[in-house]
Amino acid sequence: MGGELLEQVQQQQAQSTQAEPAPRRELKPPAATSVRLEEGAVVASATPAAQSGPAHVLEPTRYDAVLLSGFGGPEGQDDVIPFLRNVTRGRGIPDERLEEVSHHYRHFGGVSPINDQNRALLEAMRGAFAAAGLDLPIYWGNRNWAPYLDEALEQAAADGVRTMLAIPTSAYSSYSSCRQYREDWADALEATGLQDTIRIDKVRQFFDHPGFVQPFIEGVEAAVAEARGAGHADDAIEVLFATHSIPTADAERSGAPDLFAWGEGGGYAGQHRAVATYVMQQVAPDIAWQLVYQSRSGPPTQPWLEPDVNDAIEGLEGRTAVLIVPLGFVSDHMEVMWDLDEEALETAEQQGLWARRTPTPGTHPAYVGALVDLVQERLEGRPVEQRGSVTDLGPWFDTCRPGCCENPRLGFKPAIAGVQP
Ligand SMILES: CC1=C(CCC(=O)O)c2cc3nc(cc4[nH]c(cc5[nH]c(cc1n2)c(C)c5CCC(=O)O)c(CCC(=O)O)c4C)C(CCC(=O)O)=C3C
Ligand SMILES: [Fe+2]
Repeated sequence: MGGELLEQVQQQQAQSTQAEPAPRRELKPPAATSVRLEEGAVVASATPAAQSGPAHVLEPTRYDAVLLSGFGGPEGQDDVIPFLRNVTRGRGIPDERLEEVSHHYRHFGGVSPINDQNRALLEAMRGAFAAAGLDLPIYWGNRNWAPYLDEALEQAAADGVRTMLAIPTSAYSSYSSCRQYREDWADALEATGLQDTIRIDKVRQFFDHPGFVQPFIEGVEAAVAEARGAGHADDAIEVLFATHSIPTADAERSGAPDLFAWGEGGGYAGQHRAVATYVMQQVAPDIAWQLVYQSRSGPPTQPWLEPDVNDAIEGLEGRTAVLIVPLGFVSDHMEVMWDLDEEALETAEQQGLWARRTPTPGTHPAYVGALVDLVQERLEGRPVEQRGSVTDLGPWFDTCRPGCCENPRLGFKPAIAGVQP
């Protein structure tokens, strides 16, 4: 890592660990200009995660290693179909959808950029760990493609690792973005026979960690400035925060629905709305925004979260500029590269709209610093009120509650890193 980057990481690190905790902002309903936002769009948190004590680990914990856990993606034409079979095992995704998605990969030589992005993240994390004096090895294992979780766990065990703190490359609560990682860790421990050898805990879902949110704030700031510079008045600009659609049934069960009054789309949508609200308050409180969804799959009869980003763009009225913010994603993987950069920007062009897609966190020093901070808070057993969290919803649980984000559609599967029922 170059000295300059290292210095940035160190600075970020110093900020995220020594600075005053980020001031907690009150979540206010978006300004009246925020059109087409559903009723109750800003969630009222009945019981902030911060108040539910047992879900946070408040004693220092020793870990032998960190496990960075990605989605995985194909790295050549021959990988595409086996990868898609891995992803969709037992999910009832129609063949036409798989065919369609395979073309997205084929278009880029059968290579998803996601593995290289995780290699870069790993490298940045190692530099940031060293800079922070954290002497912990980081293992990398994916859910759906090599390097697989099994290999990472076998290597870790061979190296003498007995306790790991896992970081999923996924910030929000839902079956696909949290529980499924926990199930796959349990599965990999079982498959490798390491269930009594290695213990895996996970960091909290980090949607509202200031270091995760910072790159989005900067991206929206820059895009708003550019739009204004291109002559678009604030009331002619609309910001679309885009995230992966999921089945509405999964959404309703996400994010501790017994503790929070989430409204439509459950905790998954509620967490996104809270972060989007915060970003807009920081950057441009008067510019209209909405939460939109992308990359839907599943049978057409199954309801998924809507509106689709393309429908939302086509439905814009009285706007001349649209900014698309990939709020649900940590890097520019296929969902961003295809569904946003190819399709959504094309839709915008067809509508005659000036459009920009803002960056994902990637290896932004603030995001890398957030991952370091998430590890440090667990090593320290840091008090909840001192943890980084820009919304009233967090800091989210260290230990998922019984039944958290379970998916009855797919049947019960054991998961680790949760409170056992
Ligand atoms: C919430 C969420 C995230 C964000 C959280 C996270 O990052 O984990 C995410 C990320 C990703 N999804 C990805 C790829 C795919 N997701 C699929 C299918 C699905 N995703 C779902 C949800 C999510 N997905 C769901 C509910 C399905 C239906 C089937 C199922 O319940 O599993 C399919 C099958 C075909 C299709 O249906 O499109 C593919 C190929 C890639 C890799 C991209 C690359 O290669 O660069 C990444 C990062
Ligand atoms: Fe996906």
